[in-house]
Amino acid sequence: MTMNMTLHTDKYQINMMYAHWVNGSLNQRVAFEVNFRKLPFGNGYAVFAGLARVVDYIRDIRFSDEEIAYLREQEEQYDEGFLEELRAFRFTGDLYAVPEGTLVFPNEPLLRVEARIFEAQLVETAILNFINFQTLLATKASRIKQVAPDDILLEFGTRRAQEADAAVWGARSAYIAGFDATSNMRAGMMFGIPTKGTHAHAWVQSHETELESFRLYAKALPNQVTLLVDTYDTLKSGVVNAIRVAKELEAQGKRMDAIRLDSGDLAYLSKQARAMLDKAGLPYVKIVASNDLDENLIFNLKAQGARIDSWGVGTKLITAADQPALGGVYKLVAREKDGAMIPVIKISGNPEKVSTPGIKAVYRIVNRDTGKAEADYVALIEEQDVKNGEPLTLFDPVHPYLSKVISKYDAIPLLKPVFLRGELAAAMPDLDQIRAYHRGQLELFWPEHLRKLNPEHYPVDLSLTAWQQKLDLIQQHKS
Ligand SMILES: Nc1ncnc2c1ncn2[C@@H]1O[C@H](COP(=O)(O)OP(=O)(O)OP(=O)(O)O)[C@@H](O)[C@H]1O
Ligand SMILES: O=P(O)(O)OC[C@H]1O[C@H](OP(=O)(O)OP(=O)(O)O)[C@H](O)[C@@H]1O
Ligand SMILES: O=C(O)c1cccnc1
Repeated sequence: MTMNMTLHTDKYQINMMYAHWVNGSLNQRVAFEVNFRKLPFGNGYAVFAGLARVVDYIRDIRFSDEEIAYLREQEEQYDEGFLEELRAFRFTGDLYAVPEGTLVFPNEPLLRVEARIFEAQLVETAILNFINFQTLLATKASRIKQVAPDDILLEFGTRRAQEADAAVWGARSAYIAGFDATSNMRAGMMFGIPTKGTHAHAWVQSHETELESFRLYAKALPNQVTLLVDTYDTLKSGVVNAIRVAKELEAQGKRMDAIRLDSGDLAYLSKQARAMLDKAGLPYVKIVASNDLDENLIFNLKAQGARIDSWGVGTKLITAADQPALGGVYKLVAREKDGAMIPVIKISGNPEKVSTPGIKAVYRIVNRDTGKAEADYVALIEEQDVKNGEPLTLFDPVHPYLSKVISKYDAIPLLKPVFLRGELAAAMPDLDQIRAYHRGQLELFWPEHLRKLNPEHYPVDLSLTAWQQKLDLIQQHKS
């Protein structure tokens, strides 16, 4: 099977490309923007991720013989001249995006494609596919990180993930948001994420006794021993045997890493196990827990005084179980007419779904006195006042009567060039730089916006000019 991602798109994109080719409009320049309207999980922010995959995908787009043959066979209406045009297809446009790891909010542009409509249309589906999933996963992981900021977080989800891509890119998203390691070796190899692993129940079950299994495991991997203690009876057998093996390791000058609890009352068992380990003179042996964990359970277990140092999180993280999709959209905001880019709008009966026309920039407005982000400010790219640091009127486009003026601020532009004229504009950051940048992002915000439960709404404001242009276009379409 081919690994070429070029046809990872909806048929309607190819149909529109074809119709543009037939009508001679394929070279019309357009601008599309990506945004989402609603934060997932009731969280106060989302963590942007998926850009690295977008970059690989865009760079590698090629209609090779196989793709062309498939299109020819699938749709007899596609003319040979169109298929020839596709052979020469390369992404030659501009792409701007916020860096991975950025905290992002509803109704602000996260990514913009400015290109020939022939190109900009093709890439919609894959871009949304990558960004929606990875941003969702990074946001879910960030919620888990919030409740256990000082503990070791392990991503264990592959066996329950929605297939292989979700497993590895989900692992990467979790790492961006603060997870420490993944169990998936391919994700480790692809992205350089640290990998960690304990052992399964099968290891214990495949031996005559639990003690024998623990001894043999420790013998094979003496420098990274974490023993799963719940196969038969956690406190009466598993922890007792683990302590014996830890002592045997000590006699060889080695230290056992941890035990893992995977069933039962994790609060109670961890406290009992901690006491037993401490009493045996093994305060350094850590406790790992797993079993259908998520941020609420972890929060609850901590509130119960659980003595757990490390959390293995699988199903609920990798499937974003409480909200399995993010609704990011890709909307046309401007098109070329008579040599100039003009704004376009999409009207909807639902006022929140009316698109904001025009090519926009988004600035994070940081208060100079506090060093904290005050609001995100969406303005047309040509607007100068924000770039010059002039006083800004911040108002909520949904409640325009609520406004304030801010004058001592730094405006950080969030959208950075990724491709310019089809060429990569700058080297992409590596994963550890992204992770560090993400940590810095969290520092920029008041804790009220970051808290997991009922967070304070963070304002995303529209410039007066962009707002007025939107009203004008709505008016124009009404008449
Ligand atoms: N102290 C606790 N407070 C709240 N929830 C807990 C506590 N301890 C464990 N849990 C969670 O409760 C759920 C109970 O899991 P489950 O019904 O599968 O029981 P189990 O002990 O895992 O049994 P099994 O032997 O079948 O694995 C799991 O999601 C687990 O993480
Ligand atoms: O519960 P999750 O958050 O999804 O985390 C992953 C789970 O996968 C493993 O169980 P599994 O029963 O598949 O294998 P095992 O025999 O090794 O326990 C592991 O023991 C965890 O319980
Ligand atoms: O290493 C582990 O303990 C592990 C890995 C994947 C799934 N469950 C557990």
